[in-house]
Amino acid sequence: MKIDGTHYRSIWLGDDQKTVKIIEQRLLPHELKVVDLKSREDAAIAIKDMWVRGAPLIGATAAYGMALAMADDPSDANLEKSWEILHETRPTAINLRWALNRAKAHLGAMAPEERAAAAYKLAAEICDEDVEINRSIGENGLKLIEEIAAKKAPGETINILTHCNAGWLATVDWGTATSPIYHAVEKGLKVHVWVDETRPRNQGAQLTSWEMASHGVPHTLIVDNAGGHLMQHGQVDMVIVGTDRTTAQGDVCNKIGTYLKALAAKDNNVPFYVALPSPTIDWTVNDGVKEIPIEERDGREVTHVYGKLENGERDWVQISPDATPGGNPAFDVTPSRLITGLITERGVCDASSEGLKKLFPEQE
Ligand SMILES: CSC[C@H]1O[C@H](OP(=O)(O)O)[C@H](O)[C@@H]1O
Repeated sequence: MKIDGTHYRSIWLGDDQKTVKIIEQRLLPHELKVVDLKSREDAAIAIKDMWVRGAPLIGATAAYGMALAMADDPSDANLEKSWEILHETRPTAINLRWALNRAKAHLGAMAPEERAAAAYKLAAEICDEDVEINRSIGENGLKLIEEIAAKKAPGETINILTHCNAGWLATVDWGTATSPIYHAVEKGLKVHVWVDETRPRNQGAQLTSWEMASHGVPHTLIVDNAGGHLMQHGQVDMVIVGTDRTTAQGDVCNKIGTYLKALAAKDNNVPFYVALPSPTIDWTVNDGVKEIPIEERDGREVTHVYGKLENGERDWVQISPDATPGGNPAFDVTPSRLITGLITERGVCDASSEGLKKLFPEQE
């Protein structure tokens, strides 16, 4: 996306065609800092410590992590070891395993001396595919926003609520949940976005707000618990969120708090959509509540908040007593029954195995 006239992706290759460049997202919105990943270990740390995050971007970073590893040592043993090291960084987003499996199969089938160049090429392909998938999700989601606009008085604002950051910062470009919003704004529709702050890591407050502000999208930051109230008072026309893993029957795993938003939407007849790129579908899993591993992150992310102090320094500030431990499940699962539709790159479908197989018949 464009920032002050400069076009950015969230991950790209340096001029040396070896170094991987990313935006260090923990510093946003206060600082836009590009950092270099020069090794598999750099890529693993960037994923684990959330310098980069978001299912598609995690997959893309892991693919480049495999390329960095092959440039160092293209042996079969290192291919296997690299898969393990990168796979264990975060357990929930299926794009990580999808990208690593794709790289391992592709590279494993060739001579070691060919692997480094092939790995970089594959990582670039995965990035380019992600951009096109998200562009298509935007075009398909735009139609839903236009349908809502058609039911409102001319010029009336369409209010969309989103949770966490499923923006271009969570992908290589466009975002998933934000792509329909960007397409709608580009088409001149009058959109306003309610941005859930999304405790504890505040991806909404820090990242989605920054994206919306950077692109002139009218938006309001709200606490996570305000969404139900806004829906009760007719101030939300639709909800669009992202996903980290969607099952073959349409259950959606996403940032913690998504399930509660879906319950409120159901109770208030607010359409609840999930922007779903196909690499985020886990066809091997049906019951998301029972089968998707939910990442438990450090409780310190709950007992402390990271922000910019009055003196401009950035640090963690403790908000609870020393003796109070934090519980920090990072995701939850929204059952398909609460979801109005899945916005994929191939179109919009019901959150069901029938709906998904209609769009992805090759999965029959
Ligand atoms: C388009 S994937 C975005 C998805 O990833 C986020 O999780 P995290 O920031 O912990 O990687 C969140 O669940 C978003 O909806």
